Amino acid sequence: MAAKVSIPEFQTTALDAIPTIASTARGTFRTHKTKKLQWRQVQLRKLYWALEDYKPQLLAALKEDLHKSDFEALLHEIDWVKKDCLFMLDHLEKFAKDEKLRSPDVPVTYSPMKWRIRKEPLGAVLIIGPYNFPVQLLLAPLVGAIGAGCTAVIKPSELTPACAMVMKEMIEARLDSSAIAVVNGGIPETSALMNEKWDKIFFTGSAAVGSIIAKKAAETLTPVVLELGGKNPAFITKNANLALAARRLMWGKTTNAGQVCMSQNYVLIDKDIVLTFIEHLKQAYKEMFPNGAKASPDLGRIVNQRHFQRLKKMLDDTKGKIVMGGAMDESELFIEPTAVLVNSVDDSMMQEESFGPIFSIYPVNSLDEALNVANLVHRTPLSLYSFGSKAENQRVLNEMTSGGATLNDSYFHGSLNSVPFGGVGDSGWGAYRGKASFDCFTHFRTVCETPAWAEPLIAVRYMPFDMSKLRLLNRLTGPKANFDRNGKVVKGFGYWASFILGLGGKSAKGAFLRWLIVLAAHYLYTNRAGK
Ligand SMILES: NC(=O)C1=CN([C@@H]2O[C@H](COP(=O)(O)OP(=O)(O)OC[C@H]3O[C@@H](n4cnc5c(N)ncnc54)[C@H](O)[C@@H]3O)[C@@H](O)[C@H]2O)C=CC1
Ligand SMILES: CC1=C(/C=C/C(C)=C/C=C/C(C)=C/C=C/C=C(C)/C=C/C=C(C)/C=C/C=C(\C)C(=O)O)C(C)(C)CCC1
Repeated sequence: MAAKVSIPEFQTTALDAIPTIASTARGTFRTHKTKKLQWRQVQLRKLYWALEDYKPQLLAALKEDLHKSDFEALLHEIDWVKKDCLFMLDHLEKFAKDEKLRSPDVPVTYSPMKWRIRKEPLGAVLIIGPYNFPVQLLLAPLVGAIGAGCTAVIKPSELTPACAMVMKEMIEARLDSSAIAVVNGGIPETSALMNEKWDKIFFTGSAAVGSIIAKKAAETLTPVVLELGGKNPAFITKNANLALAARRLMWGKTTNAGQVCMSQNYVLIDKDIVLTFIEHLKQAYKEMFPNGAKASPDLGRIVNQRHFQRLKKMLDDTKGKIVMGGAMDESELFIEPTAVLVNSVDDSMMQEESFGPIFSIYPVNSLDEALNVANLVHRTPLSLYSFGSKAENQRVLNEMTSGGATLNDSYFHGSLNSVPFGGVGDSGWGAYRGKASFDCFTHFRTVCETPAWAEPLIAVRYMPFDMSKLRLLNRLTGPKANFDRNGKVVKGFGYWASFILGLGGKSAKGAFLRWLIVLAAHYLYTNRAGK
């Protein structure tokens, strides 16, 4: 139960304050203090405890903005980001350490030059968040930015004003305000932020706004990460466990009232099993909402009137048949989990991203047809789901791409904070979470150091050139092709020599172990023979 707390009224950041906020972030980065591992660790620890201490305010804000249950607010938002902080803290030293480059990346002849990759923070970064997981999707990238040693300005969604205000208060009270700032507002404030120079922009939101951000960023060649939406398909074949598929897909469309960018937009199902699947869906509905969805304390609400109307229009425009749910109450922004049986790819329920508790069911004659339809609707969705035999699931993975995928479930691949998450093509650029969050805000700078004593060895590069020295250099450092002009691998002397010396394998470690076994066997045999 959320405790009674007071949440400040939403206030946008003054437009004329934004250039100063941005230049403070840039200036602080130039002091180099955020590069220190200790600064990063302290900020992450402070963020962890801030989330714990502001839990009552955050729970109340999530309830106010999205009617989010405490269960979801903890699992998907507050505890999620706390876990992110712990993960980053646990691995930070390892992530931030220089990576030594050795053979096979660096030929042995180049090894005296101490090749390494230095992990450098990109600089001052801008993070723009969406409304659906207002805490997680704004602060999880921030964990990556802090871990990498960047300064950051974060811009929560104005559609979740209570969360935006609580996060602003929390971050200003607890984190280093010379390095991390919160700007509140909508389009004017985001545009003002976009007029500033950043070292990276991390955007989560719709493809339409993502495209505006990418265009603006391109003017200053600023790199961007885009975490966008998609029209995600679920495939169900005759070999699926239909009861399980129905239950799990209901999970995908009921969490956060379906306002999950990964949740399925439509289900492509073998026509012979459609009616049975619908019965299982209804059964799953009954189990999840024994008193009806509206009475459930667990089901969230649509964020605002505009999104409510958008979803209503999708349902009003469909030529399909509602086979589960369909009820709405505008005064409460309530939409019942709803499934619509459709028969055309052009149907509104197939063409628009639902991003709500509604989805369509499209019967197909075969998996071939399902794959054709899915590739037609959206070739590069954020996620896809496949419920079929092992071979069918493999085929779906093989013949259709997506940002991430789960076999036999809805978005379980997105429920772990330690593995990379991101879209592909027009569902997103770049990835984060786990180590990817650190990498996302890091420049991997290759460094080498050429010692003075090596000068006679590397002087070959200076003019006047000598072709005989180039040939010698190539013999010493150049790799040799092990294939002919038809692309066929040629097993020459080198291959057979290493095969024999390696006792049938290629890796030095494996060869060492095999030699050890042979020598041990030989030793035991000769000792026994000598007895
Ligand atoms: N891939 C992912 O991780 C996620 C993607 N999404 C996608 O986000 C969308 C829903 O989130 P929304 O908050 O409605 O997205 P949105 O794109 O409307 O807004 C996202 C952010 O952009 C800002 N913004 C809006 N219009 C702008 C403009 N013209 N110029 C500059 N900034 C602007 C907003 O203030 C907000 O902070 C869905 O399409 C969903 O699929 C949502 C969550 C996660
Ligand atoms: C503990 C033991 C076992 C294993 C138990 C297991 C595996 C429990 C699993 C629990 C489940 C089902 C957890 C579900 C978690 C779901 C989460 C965290 C969902 C997160 C969703 C997010 C973050 C959504 C993000 C949305 C975004 C980005 C968007 O808008 O798209 C055994 C194995 C049973 C053995 C005994 C011990």
